[in-house]
Amino acid sequence: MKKILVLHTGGTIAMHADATGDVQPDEINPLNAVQIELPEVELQVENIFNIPSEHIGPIHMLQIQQRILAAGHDFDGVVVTHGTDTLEETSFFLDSTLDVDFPIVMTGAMRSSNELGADGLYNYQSAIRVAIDDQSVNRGVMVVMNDEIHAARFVTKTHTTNVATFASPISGVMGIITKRRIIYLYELPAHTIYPISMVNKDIPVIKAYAGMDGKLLELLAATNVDGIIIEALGAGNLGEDAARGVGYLLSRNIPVVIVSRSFKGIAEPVYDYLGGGVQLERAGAIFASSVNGQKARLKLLIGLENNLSPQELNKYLQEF
Ligand SMILES: NC(=O)C[C@H](N)C(=O)O
Repeated sequence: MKKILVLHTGGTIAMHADATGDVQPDEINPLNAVQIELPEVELQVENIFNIPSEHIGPIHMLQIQQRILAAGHDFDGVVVTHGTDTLEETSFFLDSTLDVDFPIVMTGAMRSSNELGADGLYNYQSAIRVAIDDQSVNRGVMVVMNDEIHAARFVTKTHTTNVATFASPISGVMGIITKRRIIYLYELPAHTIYPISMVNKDIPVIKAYAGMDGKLLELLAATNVDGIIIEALGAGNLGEDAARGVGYLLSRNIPVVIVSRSFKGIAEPVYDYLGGGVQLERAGAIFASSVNGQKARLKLLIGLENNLSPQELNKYLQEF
């Protein structure tokens, strides 16, 4: 018999649609009213929050992380239910800050509990199946939705409403769930995990665009931000004016992290002209290899909260 800690945090999986079809939170999580038909598992269920995931921020992520840490090895695994809009961020935060071997599996739903074709209960059961599977140890935090297992490190929400919304554009799906089996397709590369006990840093994410004005970046410098993530163009390039804005931020010792606004691929310095990645890096910008903007923001936050030196930050953000 395996013991699983379930932490419900809210999201569509815990909501219902009213007579007009509008979706809203329920007082009582509908998942608590159902019996999961898995004989070999004992669940300890806690409703840690009941909020939409747009209301989740790093402070909530830290609370979830601390609850899991406090649980220690009292459990064989943890399942976290969560809204899908920021699920990738909470899963990434937990994956980057929890050094544990037991499985931590996150799931959610795209359709609320009483909608036709509701996927919440099914995903919940799949997440528990993954959490109790012996093959799931030492795999970091996983996201289970729609019969697929994704690594928190690579997963992202790709569709506004489709139940097949989660995908891992760089790595592909890490595992699949069939009626009878859990099948893993690859092992993850090792990565650095930093502990965290504070989440006070202010790090906005800015998306680059054709004709971007560097003034926006200069204005941000005046607001005492702790760092800035730029979703740059292509492999990590900016227009001339935006590049001057980056220079201004760096001259004020504000870390600038470059990711790509492209959906697939890795940001790395390729072009040597004003605004090109080579010159941005030479000026001191950091290239984050495998993460999108929202995850780079959490990675920089974790690095800064751990007082990493500029060299250490660079190494950490470039780690795959
Ligand atoms: N499907 C969902 O869970 C979306 C919802 N707005 C949330 O993230 O809380």
